[in-house]
Amino acid sequence: MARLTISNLDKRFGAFDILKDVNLEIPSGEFVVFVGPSGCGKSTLLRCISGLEAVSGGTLSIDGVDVTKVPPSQRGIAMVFQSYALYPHMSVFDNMAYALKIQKLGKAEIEAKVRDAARKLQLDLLLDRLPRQLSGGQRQRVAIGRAIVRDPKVFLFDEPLSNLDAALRVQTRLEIAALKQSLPGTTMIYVTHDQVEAMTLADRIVVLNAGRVEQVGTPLELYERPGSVFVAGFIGSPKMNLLAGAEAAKFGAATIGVRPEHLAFGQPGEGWAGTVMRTEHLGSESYVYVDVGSDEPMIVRTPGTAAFAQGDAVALTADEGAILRFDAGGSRLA
Ligand SMILES: Nc1ncnc2c1ncn2[C@@H]1O[C@H](COP(=O)(O)OP(=O)(O)OP(=O)(O)O)[C@@H](O)[C@H]1O
Repeated sequence: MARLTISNLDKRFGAFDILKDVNLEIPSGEFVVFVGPSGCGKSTLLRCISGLEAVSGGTLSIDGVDVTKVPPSQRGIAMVFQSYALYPHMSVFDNMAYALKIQKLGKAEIEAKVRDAARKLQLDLLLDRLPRQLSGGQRQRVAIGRAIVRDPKVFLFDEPLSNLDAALRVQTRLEIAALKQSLPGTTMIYVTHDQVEAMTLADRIVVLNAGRVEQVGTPLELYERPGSVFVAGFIGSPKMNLLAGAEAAKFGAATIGVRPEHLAFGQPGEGWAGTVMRTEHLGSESYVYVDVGSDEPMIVRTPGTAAFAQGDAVALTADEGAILRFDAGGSRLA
């Protein structure tokens, strides 16, 4: 069991403030996903938690014990990287056993721990292979296995699936979800760019914006009730349609937002008048891009195969309840 508390954490690289006053309380056993634009500090925060990076200010504690100055190997934290970082000349078994041998555990105990982790990750039949004889997904499972055998209190994942192709990503994502079930009480922190991974794996998502925590909430809270324009525009794919200026002023807001699936095609004269720019067919649904005279086209997500041609005049409507309103500072209005 491990409760992680991050208090007033700052991180500077030279003159650059990378993380600014980060405060987070992660209860034992929670699966937390960090998301945010490239360069916002997700990996740096993960590396500070692991101890690979020293903090510039603030504290980190695990179960109430300050670990800010504790070396990485003694924090009870394991990290899985995008690049796997396996030892190429060692078998799967030896890769997984390595940290336990360093800890001078007995042979029988090492064997039991490695076999147990291998079973959880369906690596039982691959223990004699070398990393180069494995697929990308299998290598990533070995990297996860190597972390599991150490019984970490906190598990850190830095974009673990980003080197895998689409099908393997889905499969490995499901395996990580199963792993979460099989290791109750293990706190997991996961960095990703992938909206689906964030929405499906997270108990809570932390949205970072330029080194600060912008919002923390369950995936559906962030999707349905984003606290700011930033979160509204970041969570969800295709992204939320945002309109400023006169269109927003009609609703008493500086900016309004409406999700692509909440837009519908109405009768001429209703809602927003626009022109179809292009349509993307995904098979089960279509994305229709409509120029309504704002900076960016509005995207309509509609089931099935939408039969529009470029240049078609359309009217877009949305239920008033589906329109989110934001003030001039970007905060959501009630
Ligand atoms: N060792 C370092 N020295 C100087 N600057 C660094 C160092 N490591 C990271 N940075 C800077 O810190 C900022 C945050 O980097 P970080 O890798 O944490 O972002 P990220 O959110 O994980 O980005 P991405 O999504 O692209 O992986 C970036 O501007 C980066 O250039």
